[in-house]
Amino acid sequence: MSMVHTPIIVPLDFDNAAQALAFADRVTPELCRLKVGKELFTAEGPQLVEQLVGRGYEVFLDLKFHDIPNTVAQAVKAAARLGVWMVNVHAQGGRKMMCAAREMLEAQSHRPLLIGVTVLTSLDGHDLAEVGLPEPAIQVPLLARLAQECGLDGVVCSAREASTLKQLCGADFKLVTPGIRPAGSSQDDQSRVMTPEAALAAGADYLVIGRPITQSVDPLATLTAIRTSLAV
Ligand SMILES: O=c1ccn([C@@H]2O[C@H](COP(=O)(O)O)[C@@H](O)[C@H]2O)c(=O)[nH]1
Repeated sequence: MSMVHTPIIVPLDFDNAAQALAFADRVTPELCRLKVGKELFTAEGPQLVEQLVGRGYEVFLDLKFHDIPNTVAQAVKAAARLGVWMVNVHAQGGRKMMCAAREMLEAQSHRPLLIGVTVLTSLDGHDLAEVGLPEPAIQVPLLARLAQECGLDGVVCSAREASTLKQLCGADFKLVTPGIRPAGSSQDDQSRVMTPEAALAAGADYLVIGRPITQSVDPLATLTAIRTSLAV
């Protein structure tokens, strides 16, 4: 496995392996980590994940498992066997589910980072109220603390919550932040957004930056410009 220090994770939100591998061929494991989410995994399955790992990439398998404890534990075990660097579960799955996932990973020879999703970055306070949940300022810290108590390595949150969570959970608890938008780029379907520079300054450990890079005319140039702006 490569020794990667970049904080940038690029989601391969494509519907086929050819496009995903073409992107992986244009960048390198030193420039970014790669994320495989529901669209690509459903289309192409575990083989593609293994191919990306085989090319030296640290892969975040972003399937956000949310099910009963046994099912999630078995799912993270299967993810670990693919050699991924990071895997995630929904923190709303609760204490028993998160602890089962963590215990299962402890028994594996390869142990990916285990991350809990707090509140999706597409949701705002109004969206949460509609499903009977408190605003992000309440719900995100609550779920982050629960994830930490269960022994998870960190959480997915918005960079807007990063400084609060660093104070609450400490420097070692990893903050993975989607909803990153360079100044001037479209917000798309994201609600709780921040620029890459502000996100790092707020304490985010990893910046998930998708469409601003993958949909740009020159993805490599855009990725390079973002890295330069961050001095990473
Ligand atoms: O709260 C979350 C959790 C995961 N995501 C994922 O991150 C990327 C963001 O892509 P952009 O194109 O930069 O919006 C995408 O794969 C989501 O599934 C998230 O956005 N928010």
